Amino acid sequence: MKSVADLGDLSGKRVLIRCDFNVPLDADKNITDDGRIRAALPTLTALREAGARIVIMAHLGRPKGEANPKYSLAPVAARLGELLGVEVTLAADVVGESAQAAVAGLADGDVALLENVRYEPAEESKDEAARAELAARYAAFGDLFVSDGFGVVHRKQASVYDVAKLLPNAAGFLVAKEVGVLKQLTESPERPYVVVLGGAKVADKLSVIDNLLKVADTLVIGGGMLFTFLKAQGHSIGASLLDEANIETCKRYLEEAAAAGKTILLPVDVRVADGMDFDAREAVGEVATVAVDAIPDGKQGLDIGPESEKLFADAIKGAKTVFWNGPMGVFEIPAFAAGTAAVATALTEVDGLSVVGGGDSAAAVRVLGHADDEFGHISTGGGASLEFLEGKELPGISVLEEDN
Ligand SMILES: Nc1ncnc2c1ncn2[C@@H]1O[C@H](COP(=O)(O)OP(=O)(O)O)[C@@H](O)[C@H]1O
Ligand SMILES: O=C(OP(=O)(O)O)[C@H](O)COP(=O)(O)O
Repeated sequence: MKSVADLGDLSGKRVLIRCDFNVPLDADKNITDDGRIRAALPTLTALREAGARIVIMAHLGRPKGEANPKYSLAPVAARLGELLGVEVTLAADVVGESAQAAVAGLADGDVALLENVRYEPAEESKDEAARAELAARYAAFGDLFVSDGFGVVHRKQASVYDVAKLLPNAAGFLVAKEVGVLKQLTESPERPYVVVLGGAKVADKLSVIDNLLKVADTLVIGGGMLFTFLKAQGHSIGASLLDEANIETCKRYLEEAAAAGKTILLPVDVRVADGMDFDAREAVGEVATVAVDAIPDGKQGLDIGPESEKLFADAIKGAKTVFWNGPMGVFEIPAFAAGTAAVATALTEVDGLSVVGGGDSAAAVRVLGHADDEFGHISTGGGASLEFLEGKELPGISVLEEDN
C-alpha cells in the first residue's frame, strides 16, 4: 500500500480522494458528531499544503441511486470548510456539469466536494461494467487517487474500488492508521477477547458472526440484532427489528458457539415502548423494562434493560481486549440511551486494549460525554473494522496493493 508521501510532487495535480463523511444529522440537519470529518483533516491538510487540487468523493446515508436533498452533503461541505479554514465548493451533482465546472475551477490548494456518490445508481451496482463506466467518469476528475474513507473500504463500490484501478493510487493517513491499529487485534489479541455487537445494520452484522466466533472468546449481542437471536430461541419479540431470513442462522450460531466453548451473551431484559419518534427524540407510549421472554405483542425493543447492562459491563471489564461496534439501543433518544452508556463506560474501565468502531458508535461515546482518549482507539469504520477483524480481504484496501 503506497502512502500519500510516495505520490511525488503534488503541486498543481488534481487529487481525487474518497472520504467517509457519513455523519449523523439531527432533524434540522445539524451534524451531531463531526468525528469522521475531523479524521480526514490530516490527509486533506497535507494535500493542500503540497499544492494539490482536491476533489472529494463521499456519501451520506443510503439514497439508493436517486438524487434526494435529504441526503445532500451540504452540511458536510459547510463543516469541512470551517475545519479547513477554506471554502469547500459543493457540486450540485456527482459527475454532471456542476461537478465538471467545480473541478475545472480549482486552483492549487482548493477543495471541491462532489454531491453524494450514492445518487448515482451505478455507484453501488453489482454490475461491474456499470460501475467501471461510472469510475471512469470519476477518474477523469483526477490525476491521482487517494483512498481515505476507512469506513467504506469493505464496500466494492465505484468510488472505493473501481476508481482505484484507473489511477495511480495511495492510502491516506487515516486508512493507514486504522489498518495499523486494527492489526494489533488480529495478530495476537490478549485474552479474554470480547466483541460487542449492536446497531441497526442487522443483516450486515449477523453475517460477520461466523468468523468472529473463531477469533473472539465471547460475543456480546445488543442493539437491533438481538431480537433475531431471541426469536431463534423461541421468544416473542413484538414489533422489534427482525431479520427473518437469518433466524435459522442465529440458531446455528448459538449451537456452534456452545460446541466450541465460546459464549454468545444475550440480554436478559429489554426496554420497550410502542415505538419511537426519532426526529422528536422521544419514545412513543410508556417505556417499560421487561424480561426477554415477556416482550408484549406490539411492543418494540429499543434498548437493553438494567440487568443486562450489569451483565454486559461485567463481561467487558473482565476482558483484556474489547472491540465494540453498534449501539445497544436507540441512544439518540434519551429514554433508550442507558444501555449504550453502560457499555461505553465499561469500555473505559478495561484493563487492556479497548476499541470502539463505527460512525454511530463513535458518535454515541462522544455524545454521551466521553473523551476519545478514554479508549485505546476509536475507529471511523464499523462494518469495515468488523470485516478486518474477521480476517476478510477488504476490496478498498486490496485494490490499492495492485499495480497500476
Ligand atoms: N433496538 C434497536 N432498534 C432499532 N434501532 C436500533 C436499536 N438499537 C440500536 N439501534 C440504532 O442503531 C443505529 C446504529 O447502527 P449501525 O449503523 O449498525 O452502527 P455503527 O454506525 O456504529 O456501525 C443507531 O442509530 C441506533 O439508534
Ligand atoms: O457508516 C458507515 O459504516 P458503519 O455504520 O459500519 O460505521 C459507512 O459510511 C458505510 O456505510 P454503509 O454501511 O451504508 O455502506
